[in-house]
Amino acid sequence: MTPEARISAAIEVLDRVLEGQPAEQSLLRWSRASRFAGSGDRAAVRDLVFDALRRRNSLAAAGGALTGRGLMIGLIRLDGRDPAQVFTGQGHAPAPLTEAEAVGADDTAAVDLPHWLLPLWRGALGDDADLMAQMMTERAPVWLRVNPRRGDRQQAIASLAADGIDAVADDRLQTALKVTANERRLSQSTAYRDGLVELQDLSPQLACAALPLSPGQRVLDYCAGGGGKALALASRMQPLRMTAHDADPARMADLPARAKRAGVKIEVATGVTGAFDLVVTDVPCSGSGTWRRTPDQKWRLTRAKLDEVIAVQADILRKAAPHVRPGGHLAYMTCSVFEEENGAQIDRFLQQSGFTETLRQRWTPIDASDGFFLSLSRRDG
Ligand SMILES: C[S@@+](CC[C@H](N)C(=O)[O-])C[C@H]1O[C@@H](n2cnc3c(N)ncnc32)[C@H](O)[C@@H]1O
Repeated sequence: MTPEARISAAIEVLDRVLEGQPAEQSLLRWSRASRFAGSGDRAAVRDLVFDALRRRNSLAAAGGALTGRGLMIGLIRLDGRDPAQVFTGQGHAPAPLTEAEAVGADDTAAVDLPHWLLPLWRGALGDDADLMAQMMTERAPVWLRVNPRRGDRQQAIASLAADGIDAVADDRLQTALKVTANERRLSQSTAYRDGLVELQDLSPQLACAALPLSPGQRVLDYCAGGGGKALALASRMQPLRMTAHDADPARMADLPARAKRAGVKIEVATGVTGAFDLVVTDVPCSGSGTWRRTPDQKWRLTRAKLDEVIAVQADILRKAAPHVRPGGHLAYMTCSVFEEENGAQIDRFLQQSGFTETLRQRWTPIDASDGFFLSLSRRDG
């Protein structure tokens, strides 16, 4: 596909997203109907769509309309190029610009967040709100977690390099590597296939590294999902009696294979009984800290959905807390930056429970990578 044809495809996908279809679904529909598109084309169209969704408001302002065409015109214009050179109507290029599109608008005040969210965003981030909103319009870096069960980070860097993937160590954490080139080759790489590295953002890695662990302890990952946190903890400390649980057990379907690849033991449980030294609740949330990776989520969130997820978080805390043994710890995690899901949620829990908070930390792209929150508390007795 020519670069112009890729723009036409992105316009088609974006129009469906703007009608309410989730971005992944819309991309899948396009790629199924476009057998001629190779993997490079699909990756390029995906990048265009996600870039546009990260900066939806400012691109629509620069392109003169909140439509697929408007977003692509805005993207090209804000890149310093002339959209008339791309919108030629030749071959598979999009139709030439209308008079209004050719003039465009320039609204440098547009913020790439839904209007209703601005007070929440500003309340949560204070002086960092504008910088964070800007950072959330950029692509997120890819981070890897080195699995000490399979090797150290020098071995991981060398193995990745042999597969043409560049990664650099990070001072903040022994296990963290930032990928600097050829991230798309990761899933085929030897280091990944042999369990030497796992995909995990720096911020949740820092949160997992902050949890208290001793050999032989019983740990429950109450909202295990695909097992990112369970795997990080089991890889950090062996032996560990790690149990994974999720309200939707189907979400843990890949966990046994991932644990095998990582060389760790994780028991997948459908129900939870007994008491644990550490209970981790990596709860469902707005995902506001990860909107660089899932930009359509920020436009799909509503006040009602946020209230719903906040109620689920409170319910999970209430159900998970009794599984902490006296003197044991409860870790509450979200990938959100909003106070209502983080500090305010945990404050309400602490008021009604026999737990004392020992650590509270939030990471953002300013000091780490994705927005992520951790509260750790100890059961008093
Ligand atoms: C943020 S995701 C977990 C991600 C996972 N820990 C990881 O690192 O890959 C939240 C998970 O909570 C689960 N969940 C939702 N409601 C729950 C409940 N009431 N009890 C337990 N798990 C729940 C969801 O099915 C989802 O898999």
